[in-house]
Amino acid sequence: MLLLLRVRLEHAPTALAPFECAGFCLVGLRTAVPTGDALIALRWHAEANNTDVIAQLCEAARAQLPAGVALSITASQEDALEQMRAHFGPREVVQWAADPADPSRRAEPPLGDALQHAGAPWLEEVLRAAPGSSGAGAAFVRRLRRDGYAPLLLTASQAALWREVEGSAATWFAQSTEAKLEQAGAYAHIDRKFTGYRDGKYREQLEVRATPGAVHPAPVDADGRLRFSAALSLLVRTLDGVARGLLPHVAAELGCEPRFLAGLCDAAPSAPSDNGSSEDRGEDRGEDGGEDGGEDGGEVGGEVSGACGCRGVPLIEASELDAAVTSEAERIRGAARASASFIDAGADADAAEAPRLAHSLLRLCRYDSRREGAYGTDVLCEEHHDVGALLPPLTLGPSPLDPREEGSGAGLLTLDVCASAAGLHALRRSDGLWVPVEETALRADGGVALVVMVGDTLARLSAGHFAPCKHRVVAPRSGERVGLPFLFRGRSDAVLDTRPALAAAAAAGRVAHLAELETVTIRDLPSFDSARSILKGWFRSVRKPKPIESAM
Ligand SMILES: O=C(O)CCC(=O)C(=O)O
Ligand SMILES: [Fe+2]
Repeated sequence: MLLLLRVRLEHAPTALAPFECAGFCLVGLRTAVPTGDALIALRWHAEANNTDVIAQLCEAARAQLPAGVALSITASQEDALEQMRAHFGPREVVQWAADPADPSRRAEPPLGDALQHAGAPWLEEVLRAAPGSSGAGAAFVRRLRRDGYAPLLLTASQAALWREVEGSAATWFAQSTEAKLEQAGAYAHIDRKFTGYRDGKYREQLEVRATPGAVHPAPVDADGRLRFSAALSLLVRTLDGVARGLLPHVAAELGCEPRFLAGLCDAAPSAPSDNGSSEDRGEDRGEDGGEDGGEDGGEVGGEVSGACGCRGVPLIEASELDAAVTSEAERIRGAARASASFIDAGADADAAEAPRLAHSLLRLCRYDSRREGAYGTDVLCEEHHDVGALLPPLTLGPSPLDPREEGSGAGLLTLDVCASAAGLHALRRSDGLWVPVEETALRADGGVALVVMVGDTLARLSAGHFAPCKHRVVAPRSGERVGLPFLFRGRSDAVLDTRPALAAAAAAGRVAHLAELETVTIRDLPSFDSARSILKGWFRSVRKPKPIESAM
């Protein structure tokens, strides 16, 4: 049976909790603009409309809601179906399948639980933990495997850098289109990677990548300063360091050496606190040189480095942020000039040297509540899992391609801090439910959740031990939302030779959850897969010849 609840959006988790505990599945969630109400569609395994149970659950929900908050519920199946048709596009029917008898559904706090990220470990704890031990790192990685995503907590002070970029991005996006294009360049391939600004069908986005010295593009503030660029550079470097700090835990879960995954990545860009140039850090390593990647930076395999005793870069506290941004702005001034002259050169790529860009990227996304989403819904970023932006050699100029349609899967991990306005949904692997993963209210423990999602490359490399996290973004209730997903990727030319890791695991009597790969590169992964499936189909057809009649 189907049931629709209507309640103010901020009270939706509270209203949902008793229903979810009773085994109702969320099938749709829509913000009924402009009233600010949420319309929640629930499905229950009972065919008949069990009015007594529903009345009891309503009572339980109302008892939890603050006084005066209205909760309305459809009276009949006909009423529910009518409302469903009137308010939900096909895309918002998010879940029909979960089996209420499946005991795994009870393992996690249900969606209606206001503390959906309860029990999430602190990021610093995870970065400090020894890979493969039973502590916070292992708990994080188990959850990442079980659900396809896992939250980690930053303190509010550590999250100040994200909030700074979120605020500056909102100001930056508010400029005219011409100004944005002038500052960031039109979305195009540079150094064979996508970067720049574009106003897409449903959202605006600015993609930024680390360069050896700074970040590209490096926008200049309205008053001519580089505060936004400096904050972007700090954030990209911090996120890169965090992702590298998580890799040894993932590697331990896969049953391979802590440095195995780091060896598939770019050399780490210089850390925010680091005055050394990344030119000295093996940036030019070729494919083979990458196998021992991370050797030269602070982001070393399983070893602990950095001021906070964490793997990866230290997290910048709010009190240090101003000074860090100022010194980063100094550091990137020269590089920003080079980047600006490159953008100015426009299509004449030879007129200025293309900056060397990292494979990983920070995608700043602006979602406007007034925009209509896919198929007339409020879905402004359709469901997808994060893949790569790795393309054959291409020329400069605006690309007609959507990044999600690009060639190869190259996403190892995506790191997305909860935005100030909610919108991100992830499909939870353990029960197949779409979960609105963003917590925007202040947590009781003062933490801010950083959601880590599994990307395509990790899923393929691990032969499905980790599943790629499907996610999407719906329109904010009002105003705008700035999302800051960081897509941490391997090098497109990294060879995924898993034989040594598989052999070492076998010799040690361990299981390594790795696909059997030998010469395939990250760039080649999808073609490798499709070639394999073509071959499989061919073998099948050879083994089972069709009867003569049907072949005719
Ligand atoms: O806006 C967000 O937080 C996430 C967007 C996203 O998933 C993407 O651009 O790949
Ligand atoms: Fe994504």
